[in-house]
Amino acid sequence: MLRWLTAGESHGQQLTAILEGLPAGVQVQTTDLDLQLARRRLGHGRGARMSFEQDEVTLTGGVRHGRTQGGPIAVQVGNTEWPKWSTVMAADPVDPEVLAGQARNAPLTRPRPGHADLAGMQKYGFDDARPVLERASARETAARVALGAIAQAFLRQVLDVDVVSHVVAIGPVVVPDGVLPGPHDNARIDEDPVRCADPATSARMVAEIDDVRKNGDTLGGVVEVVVHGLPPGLGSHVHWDRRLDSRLAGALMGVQSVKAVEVGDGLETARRRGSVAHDEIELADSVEGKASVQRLTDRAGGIEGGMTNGEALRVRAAMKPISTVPRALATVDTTTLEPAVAINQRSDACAVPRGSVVMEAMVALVLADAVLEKFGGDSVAETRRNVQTYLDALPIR
Ligand SMILES: Cc1cc2nc3c(=O)[nH]c(=O)nc-3n(C[C@H](O)[C@H](O)[C@H](O)COP(=O)(O)O)c2cc1C
Ligand SMILES: C=C(O[C@@H]1CC(C(=O)O)=C[C@@H](OP(=O)(O)O)[C@H]1O)C(=O)O
Repeated sequence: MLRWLTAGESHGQQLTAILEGLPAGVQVQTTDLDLQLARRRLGHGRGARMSFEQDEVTLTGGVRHGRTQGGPIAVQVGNTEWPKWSTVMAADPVDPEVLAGQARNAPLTRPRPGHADLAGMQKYGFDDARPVLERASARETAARVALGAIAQAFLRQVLDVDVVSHVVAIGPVVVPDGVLPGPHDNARIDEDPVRCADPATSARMVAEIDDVRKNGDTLGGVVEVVVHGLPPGLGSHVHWDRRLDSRLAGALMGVQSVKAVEVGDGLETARRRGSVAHDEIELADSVEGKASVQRLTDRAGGIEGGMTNGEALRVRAAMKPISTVPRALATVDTTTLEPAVAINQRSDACAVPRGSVVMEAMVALVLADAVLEKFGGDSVAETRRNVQTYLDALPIR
């Protein structure tokens, strides 16, 4: 079983992440994490902070000379914003007079509709939204992406699978049906300003973002994660919490701003008749002397009965528009109890392109967990052997 945890605030000293349960021998180094974190900072519509902040990554446990050792893996992602916040976000008590002189410490009492501010203040008994927004902030996703990079290395090394993502909708602009990235397509898609695999749609998405920016507004959208090369049989039909679709949905829904998750054709499938909703099965060319089957379509997104079926895995996550809307929304000042306009600091106008990198990380972590559950192993070599034994024993490939 793979477990992961993150800690740290948006303007705190650093984010901390721990990944426990990965076998020994996974080849991974700091540059692998740097690469994924750099991808998370890109995309048309990103806020100012993304252009000047660097993610300072350090592997502080569980990895030696570029290989995991079998123990918990610890990662630090330093916030380069920290020097500006070291008093306001200090862990230890600060002289009230010093704090009073810090403009950044002024209580935030105009909660943003759509952000965690008001519900968090009520729940935790704060009269200032600062402690809520510091942890609700999607800054935390940097820690998950760092762990996702390690999970991706594991998946590549045991199964040669590659986790790819692309943006399929920004606001009302949607890619045409049938746009599907192939294995190893991330490098190409990263070149696109909105991580869209279809250039004509991408240009319209960029224009849509420019338009909302001009009008002091924000946008959401939909991303799709595609995984090629998974064997059949990850996850299980036998219990709700063993279903891979349930685990993927929980993980994606756990990303800030995600309001819906679809597996395969998802909602569209619900509108179809059964005769055109499923993926018919046919015999294919034999593989290594064994009978082999393939599906004519992949409407199910590679999951049937909560298990991978050997086709490409496809899951989508819908992100709501950013709630820090420059054309600020109506709220109530929690101190004066007067009508007010919501807090409106710098913010992303559209975080969907960089959100797609976060979704890849979540999918990779869930899949790495499912691979370990099915195949086990205390070293990569052992997991690989177990995978091969399983594949060799399958009566139909
Ligand atoms: C990658 C990413 C970047 C985000 N950037 C911002 C942002 O700059 N401003 C903002 O108000 N919300 C941003 N959000 C969304 C908020 O974090 C989120 O709406 C908030 O935590 C409340 O959670 P909820 O939307 O799931 O209800 C971002 C989300 C993601 C995934
Ligand atoms: C810092 C990140 O994203 C932040 C997520 C975020 C939010 O409310 O979720 C609000 C913004 O923070 P700030 O107000 O400090 O600019 C984003 O920049 C990041 O992704 O690394």
